[in-house]
Amino acid sequence: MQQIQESIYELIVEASTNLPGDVRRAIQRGKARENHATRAGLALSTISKNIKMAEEQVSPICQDTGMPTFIVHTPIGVNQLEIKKNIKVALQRATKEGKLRPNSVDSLTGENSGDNLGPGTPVIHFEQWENDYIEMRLILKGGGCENKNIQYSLPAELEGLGRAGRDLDGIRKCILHAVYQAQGQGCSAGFIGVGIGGDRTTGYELAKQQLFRPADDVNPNADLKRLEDYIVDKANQLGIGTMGFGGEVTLLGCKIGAANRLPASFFVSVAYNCWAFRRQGVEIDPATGTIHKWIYERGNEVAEDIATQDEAVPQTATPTAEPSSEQQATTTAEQTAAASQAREVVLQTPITEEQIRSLRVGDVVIIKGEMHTGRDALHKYLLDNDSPVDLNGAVIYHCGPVMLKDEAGWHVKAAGPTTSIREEPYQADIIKKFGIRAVIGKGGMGAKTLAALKEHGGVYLNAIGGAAQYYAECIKQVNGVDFLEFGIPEAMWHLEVDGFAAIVTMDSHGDSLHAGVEQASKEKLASFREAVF
Ligand SMILES: O=C(O)C[C@H](O)C(=O)O
Ligand code: SF4
Repeated sequence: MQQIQESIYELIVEASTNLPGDVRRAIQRGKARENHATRAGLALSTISKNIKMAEEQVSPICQDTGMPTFIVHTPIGVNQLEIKKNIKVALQRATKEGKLRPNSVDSLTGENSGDNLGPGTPVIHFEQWENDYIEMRLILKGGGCENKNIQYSLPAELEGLGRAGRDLDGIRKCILHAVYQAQGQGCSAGFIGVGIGGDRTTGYELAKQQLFRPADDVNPNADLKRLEDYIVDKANQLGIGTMGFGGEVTLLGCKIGAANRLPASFFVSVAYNCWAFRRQGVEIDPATGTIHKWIYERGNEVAEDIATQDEAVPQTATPTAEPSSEQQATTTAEQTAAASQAREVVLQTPITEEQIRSLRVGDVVIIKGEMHTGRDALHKYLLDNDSPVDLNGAVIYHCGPVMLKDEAGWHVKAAGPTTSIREEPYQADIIKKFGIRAVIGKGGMGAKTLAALKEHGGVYLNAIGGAAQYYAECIKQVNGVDFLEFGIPEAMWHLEVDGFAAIVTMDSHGDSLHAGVEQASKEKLASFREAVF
């Protein structure tokens, strides 16, 4: 069984580092529809560049390598226990080699197991079948987009859309609402899998199963096909755009399946997947353990068109200037016209209040110097304790990187931003207590943080979610680490960066791009209130 372990390892590495062809094509089609001069267009270009970098460096596309979920079909007589053992060993190896982030955390103690194994991790579903080969599919779905999954119980009253009944039109409303509520936080532009029916558990399972369908397949059920097409069309009119920056491309794919339900229950379950839609599969010969077929087209087979079409580098590009949230309803033409007014500001840490007060929503900031990572565990800790380093004028990066250590010290293998809104309960107090000037993350933050930025003199900078290779390249050195006991993703890493680009989306004058996009998309959502199906 040694060879099967090697094959599983190959599958894991492929899934984490090489985005499949169908996903790349969907991103490419989105990119073609988006205006290149806008922030969303630039974000899509950075995403494309990141996909290529991950493939070339055989490193994680995104630092959050997700909950490894395997769906395995075996011929009768194949030892499933043996396969399970091999999956676990292959996962440990992939984690040790920096292809996966240690992502399995004890829910009560917060302790990270360090090797991606633990109660409930990984997820493995076995099924027997009549075929004479093993089929193994794997999806690596990260936490940020997992948090945006949503389940509706019909009938329901939905914000902006009114009553959703127990029929196709009610289902339509739920799915549109699901895309709206995700905003940019699940690293849009995303893909959704929808499960109609089942119970609470199997409804979500069905939704996730849909994510295994090829991005360009056609639903055999005519009603569901019509609904899928409708959703993709209308979701893209919501104006949420890539990373919630506003724009034409919000949803790259929608797959819907239906199962029977109980008379009393009517669930619509939606699984939201970010653009970093990492799933792959292999067919394995049970006699030799070798891979005889890859189920999804491998990414390098379509590498040419996606990676080299344009050399997107925010450092040198000119994004759209967007001075206030009210202007969010601007048309694409206006956004393009505004692109010429964009500013690019280089900031060396520590940053002064004066420098921060000069920044406006829409400016691109290029950071040079030291930044400190901090996410959930650190924010909670800092609320009641001192910081091990001086944070006056500092930059906090909401990031849980993939790190590897050798004789020379620590190395960053992947380091994109995490969803900032989780820190909303802490951020305002932490900013004021320690004198932090800039917070980098993704998806934006809420009213409390916005008020603290105004009062204290701070900015929120939005980095491109999932672009973990792109940002890792900006990190020149690891200066040190504190709280390694929180686990690698939650530790406080002190990173020396150069050329780290992010966009001001919340400034010290009370403006928030996120609030503007949310408001505009809510108004658009309400225009889809009338029955269609
Ligand atoms: O945990 C992370 O690094 C990121 C997470 O997937 C997120 O989207 O917030
Ligand atoms: S950071 Fe974004 S791209 Fe990465 S797993 Fe989270 S949602 Fe997906």
